[in-house]
Amino acid sequence: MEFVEYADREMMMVTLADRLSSELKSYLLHQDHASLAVPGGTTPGPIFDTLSGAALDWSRIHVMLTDERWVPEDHERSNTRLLRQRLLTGRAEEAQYVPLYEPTETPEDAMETLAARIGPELPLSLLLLGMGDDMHTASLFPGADRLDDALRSDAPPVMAMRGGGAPEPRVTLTGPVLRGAMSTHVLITGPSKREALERARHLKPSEAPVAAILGDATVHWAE
Ligand SMILES: O=C(O)[C@H](O)[C@@H](O)[C@H](O)[C@H](O)COP(=O)(O)O
Repeated sequence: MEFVEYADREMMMVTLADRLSSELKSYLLHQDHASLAVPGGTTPGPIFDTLSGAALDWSRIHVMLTDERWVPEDHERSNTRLLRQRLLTGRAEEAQYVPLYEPTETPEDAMETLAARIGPELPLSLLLLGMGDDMHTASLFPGADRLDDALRSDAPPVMAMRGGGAPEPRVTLTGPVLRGAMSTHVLITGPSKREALERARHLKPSEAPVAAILGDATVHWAE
């Protein structure tokens, strides 16, 4: 794991957005398209604001979420809504969006469709993840109903996930997909997430799911 500490959040957001943008650019020099997976939640908005204006061939970039809350796209807790407002806009409007949501009653009803969509995007070219104080990443929550299955090396690419403190049913990319990304960055802010990260480094993924992906990740932190 590499740990990068920034003087402040604003500096971190701009610097990391630039880094993601140059990784995408290099990737596209040698590949037809790049797959970019990003988290929802409250932290990454400012990165999306900068990244969406990057001078990239967005038509060759496939964008998807690392996890989604099972709520309609216009719901205030929808990660898709956040992406449409802050990332898939400006220059990035040209990107191909790969939705991790279908308007079915339960996520289980859509699993086959979502897996068929995500399969061709693997391995992910670039993965950005968030983390919660409870050491969850994507929607791999400690104590969630299918956590152990989702961490197995033979897990399907996408799984429904419930419990472990998540207020609504979720769908998440699984352990092998996250671990298989060509490049992984984790974005965290504040003292409690830094402490949680330190704790996670000494725990098993079944207790601290973020531990499953830390090995090859670069963690970016600002107070
Ligand atoms: O839908 C989600 O909630 C996310 O994708 C999730 O994995 C997020 O990255 C962490 O919960 C951190 O969330 P915050 O950035 O809001 O602290």
